[in-house]
Amino acid sequence: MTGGPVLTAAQMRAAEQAAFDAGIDEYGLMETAGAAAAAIIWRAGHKRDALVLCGPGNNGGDGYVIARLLRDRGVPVRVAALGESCTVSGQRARAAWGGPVENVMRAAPATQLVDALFGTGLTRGLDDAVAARLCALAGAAAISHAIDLPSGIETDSGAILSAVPLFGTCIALGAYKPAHVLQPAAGHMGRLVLADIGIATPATVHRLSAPVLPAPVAQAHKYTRGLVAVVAGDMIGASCLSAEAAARSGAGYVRLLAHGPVPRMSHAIVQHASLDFGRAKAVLVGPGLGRDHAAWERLAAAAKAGVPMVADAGALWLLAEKGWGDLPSPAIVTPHEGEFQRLFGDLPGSKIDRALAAARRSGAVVVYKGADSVIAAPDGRAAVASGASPWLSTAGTGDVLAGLCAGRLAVTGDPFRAACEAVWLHGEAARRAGAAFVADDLLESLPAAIAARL
Ligand SMILES: NC(=O)C1=CN([C@@H]2O[C@H](COP(=O)(O)OP(=O)(O)OC[C@H]3O[C@@H](n4cnc5c(N)ncnc54)[C@H](O)[C@@H]3O)[C@@H](O)[C@H]2O)[C@@H](O)CC1
Ligand SMILES: Nc1ncnc2c1ncn2[C@@H]1O[C@H](COP(=O)(O)OP(=O)(O)O)[C@@H](O)[C@H]1O
Ligand SMILES: [K+]
Repeated sequence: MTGGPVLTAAQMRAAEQAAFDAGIDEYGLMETAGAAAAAIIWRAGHKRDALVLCGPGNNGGDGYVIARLLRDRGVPVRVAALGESCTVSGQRARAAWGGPVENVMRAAPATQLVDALFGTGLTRGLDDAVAARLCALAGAAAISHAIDLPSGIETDSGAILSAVPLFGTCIALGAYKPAHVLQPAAGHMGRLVLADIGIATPATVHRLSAPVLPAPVAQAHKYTRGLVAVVAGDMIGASCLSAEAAARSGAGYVRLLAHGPVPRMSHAIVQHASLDFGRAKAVLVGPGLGRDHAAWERLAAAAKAGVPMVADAGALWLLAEKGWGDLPSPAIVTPHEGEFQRLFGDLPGSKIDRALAAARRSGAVVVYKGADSVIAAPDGRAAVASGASPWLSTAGTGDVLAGLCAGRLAVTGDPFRAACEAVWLHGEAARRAGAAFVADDLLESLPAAIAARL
């Protein structure tokens, strides 16, 4: 279930170097990258006039190649540069363009704008005047393309170092970079396209892709499909949302462990007053749990049951308060930003780095939620879900996600796979639910979201 690879700037340079060491010609790679990008730009804009902004490095080199190839297809192209080219390949690409080169600060706008100022080599923000000019030219264009990355974005963190416009399309070269999938950078790219440049890009971090889900086998029964125990607390609504999501996740049986009878819940969910974990393949603890001593006792009892666990919400608060103790293995924890900070403190690096460090430290699969959710495993694998509906930012959607994690964990037994499937199904249910939904509405979309991936 891996989407495209996500490589840091250093990992991308290493992949390029390995290709060069294997005999790939350096300038040839720039020609390949430029050709791949030019083909994408051509499909979007055809012969509409274009302005290509070229920087001093290899990103600018790609720009000169793109300009030449668009010109060859009959596009009226102008090039504007930010100084001289300072790499050998960039100089060669500029010479091959051979046409006039205007000054970025004075170039007139065009219908299509191509930003090849800076890519993975950016070390600081653009000068204010240059950044403002880039924004003005992009704003004046009907179609805008960023080559590899919008200029002004930090590759590895996704931070915005100087004013960056919203690009219609960003063409990632060879592999995605963290900035393509992490906020705030990812919000500056309307569409993200991965261009194959013909080199190997080994990666342990990927973009989250749509899962392939197995249907139940012919001889399946409710226990073989997985029993989920949901430990309820005082805020029963949250526990119900989780239980309802687990019941629509593909699991065979959901048992809600609540103090008293819960009205208005699916009759398929079996209610137990005692903490009965018998035959459970996964236990969910946290949504609606509370933070008092009774909550701690219920969490401790669930942890002791030796069943694969999903810990969310109240359970995360208690774990941060009282220490990790003996969290069962496997386990999934699903913190949002605030819970992550409380659990793991101020870790260095990008959101991907932080999620991976947290997974290593806790021994659990970490679903670090938000507009860019990162799913990280203790063994170093990570998947990043970008582009989920911002309508998910409504109360209770986290409870639904936690229920999905528990349900998929009961089905698969594999915490990383389960968490990836859950995050994808959650995002897909939100897409299907449309706008202004409440968390309960996601439940209705789940069977169709699953059916689409069988
Ligand atoms: N090695 C290659 O031949 C390939 C490189 N590729 C392209 O090359 C890019 C990386 O190229 P480079 O490493 O040359 O880096 P960039 O072209 O991104 O940046 C060029 C140089 O600009 C300087 N710089 C950084 N920030 C600046 C700022 N704010 N203002 C002024 N100058 C600044 C730095 O010295 C940096 O090395 C990738 O993003 C990709 O577009 C691709 O064409 C694939 C092949
Ligand atoms: N702006 C956003 N864009 C996409 N997804 C979001 C956004 N904000 C929150 N989400 C998702 O919505 C869910 C919210 O979970 P959480 O913060 O635990 O809420 P709650 O506790 O109210 O259920 C998470 O899955 C998170 O990734
Ligand atoms: K760029």
